[in-house]
Amino acid sequence: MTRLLTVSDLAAGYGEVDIVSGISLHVDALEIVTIAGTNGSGKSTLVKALMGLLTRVRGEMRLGDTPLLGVPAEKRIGMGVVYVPQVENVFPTLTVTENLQVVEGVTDRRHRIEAMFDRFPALAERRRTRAGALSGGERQQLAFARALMPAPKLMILDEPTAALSPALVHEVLELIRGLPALGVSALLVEQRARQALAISDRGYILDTGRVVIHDTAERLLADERMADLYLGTH
Ligand SMILES: Nc1ncnc2c1ncn2[C@@H]1O[C@H](COP(=O)(O)OP(=O)(O)OP(=O)(O)O)[C@@H](O)[C@H]1O
Repeated sequence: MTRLLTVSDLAAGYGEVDIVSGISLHVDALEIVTIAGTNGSGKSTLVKALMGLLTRVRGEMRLGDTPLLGVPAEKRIGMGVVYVPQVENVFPTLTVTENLQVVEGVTDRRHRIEAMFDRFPALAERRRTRAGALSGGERQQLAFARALMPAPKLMILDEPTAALSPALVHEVLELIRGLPALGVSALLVEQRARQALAISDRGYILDTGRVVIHDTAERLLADERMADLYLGTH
């Protein structure tokens, strides 16, 4: 198994305060990993730290053998780490094709756009449609296609199913489940922990800024006491 992302003893926060600390985790090539936890446990803070969006970060973070700490967010994309924001992940006034054309850090753009249309045939059919006029499912596909344009190794998703209808939640989880087949690993932070773990290989549970449990997704879902404590009802 090839180790892709390695995080060791990471602490991160805002101003003078650490929100998460002592965080050690990893993502292997072609793995799907979920970070779950109660409200306010520090999930979003951890994602921001991983994407280079916080100034208060200490510890170790590597992509393969390359240190990530101190590398600006936009440079991490070029290194193969992309981030899918929860909302505002497409430009509604641009067409589908234009949304793919404006992604930065892409080499061989025409070939990549055709690869995205091969992967998402519904988008190919609507390539001249403005993103704002797409169905919810098509818009999510476009957000994924945009994230896949730079041919990333790792996709980080911050609560990808928040604010979606139940039908769309299923569609988005299926898109994530399909990432390893495209050569991409996924690290997702999720409130819907049970559903996210159901498509994951492994999971980490955060509580008040620390990893309290990590295990295979299968064992986390099977542990009733832990599931009652941390996985909620979704
Ligand atoms: N910009 C900020 N400045 C200062 N403190 C912040 C900031 N953003 C979040 N926090 C604090 O960090 C703590 C953890 O928040 P965070 O959003 O990381 O948790 P979370 O697990 O993602 O929560 P949720 O599931 O509700 O989104 C909270 O106490 C919050 O008040």
